[in-house]
Amino acid sequence: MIIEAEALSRNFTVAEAVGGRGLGRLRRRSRTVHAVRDVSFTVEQGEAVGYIGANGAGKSTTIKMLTGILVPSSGRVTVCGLQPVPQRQALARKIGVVFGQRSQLWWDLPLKDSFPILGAMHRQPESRWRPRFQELAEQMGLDPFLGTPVRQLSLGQRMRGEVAAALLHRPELVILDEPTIGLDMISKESLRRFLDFERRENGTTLLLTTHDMSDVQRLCHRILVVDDGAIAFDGPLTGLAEVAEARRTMVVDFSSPLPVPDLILPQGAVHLGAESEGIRHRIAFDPRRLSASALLAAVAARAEVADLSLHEPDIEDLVRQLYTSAR
Ligand SMILES: Nc1ncnc2c1ncn2[C@@H]1O[C@H](COP(=O)(O)OP(=O)(O)OP(=O)(O)O)[C@@H](O)[C@H]1O
Repeated sequence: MIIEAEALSRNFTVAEAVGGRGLGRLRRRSRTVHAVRDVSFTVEQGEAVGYIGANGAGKSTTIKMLTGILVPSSGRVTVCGLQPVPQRQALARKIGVVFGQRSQLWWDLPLKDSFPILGAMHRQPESRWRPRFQELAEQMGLDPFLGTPVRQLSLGQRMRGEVAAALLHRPELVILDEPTIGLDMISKESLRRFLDFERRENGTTLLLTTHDMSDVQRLCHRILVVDDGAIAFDGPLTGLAEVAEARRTMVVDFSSPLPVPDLILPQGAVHLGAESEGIRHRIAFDPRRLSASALLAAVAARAEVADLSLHEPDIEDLVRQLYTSAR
């Protein structure tokens, strides 16, 4: 077993100002935030698990406890057979961590110069880390920018570097916090392809938090949904993809207002609403029954289209819908 969490909880005590009447009457009182409550789950070697929940649901707090940065208030956790807090250094040699918002690379150095430092930090001889670095550089296409200082890399290039850095020591488990945030579609896809390859090829276990539906569909076989600190759903992805597919939205802006009754939609499309006095229309459609181009052709036949955009459903909405209907 790679992760075993049992009744894991973490509280924070926060100070709040309590408004009193008159000058100098401001009092402070403390309040307890139950960031993670009684969370139990296990993850087996080679699994790819999506850890999903709204902002503030407790994902980062859980990750910090798994990686030994935060001490649990109660409960037990082992990661790769180790206790994260007391055995944090030993654990660092078995896991890799990628935070979409933070960097573990040396900002002012050319990208390639971070790797010997990381190799030394993991106490690996060059004969061990160098071939792995070359393999990762090739698989992730790092060569064109290995000589560029990290601060000058594009976000997509830097994230490829971050993932290579996290995988240099061949960790058993990689924890990724929003790995594709802010990336363009092509960079997202190449990162997903690489992570999936790494899991299949080396049996590396993946645990990732994300707000991106496509990350989950592309990479994960199982999702853990956290809601207000507690696990609300733990299960396979079955059903989620179908719900997601059925809920794609096309937003169409016409050159001049179009009354709703004039917009005759083909089968598989549902009118969700009109805004700006009939200029903007929101239409839900199921791409398995009706292609985006067929829908656009039908809509454009009614009036001149000035602009359009396609939207994927919000992952939290989907998941909430899925687990409330499962209850
Ligand atoms: N150091 C801290 N002190 C006080 N409260 C905290 C602290 N860290 C987190 N919290 C609170 O715990 C709750 C869970 O926060 P956490 O960062 O784990 O959520 P999250 O699911 O990772 O959210 P996001 O998706 O926004 O990153 C929130 O209410 C947050 O305000």
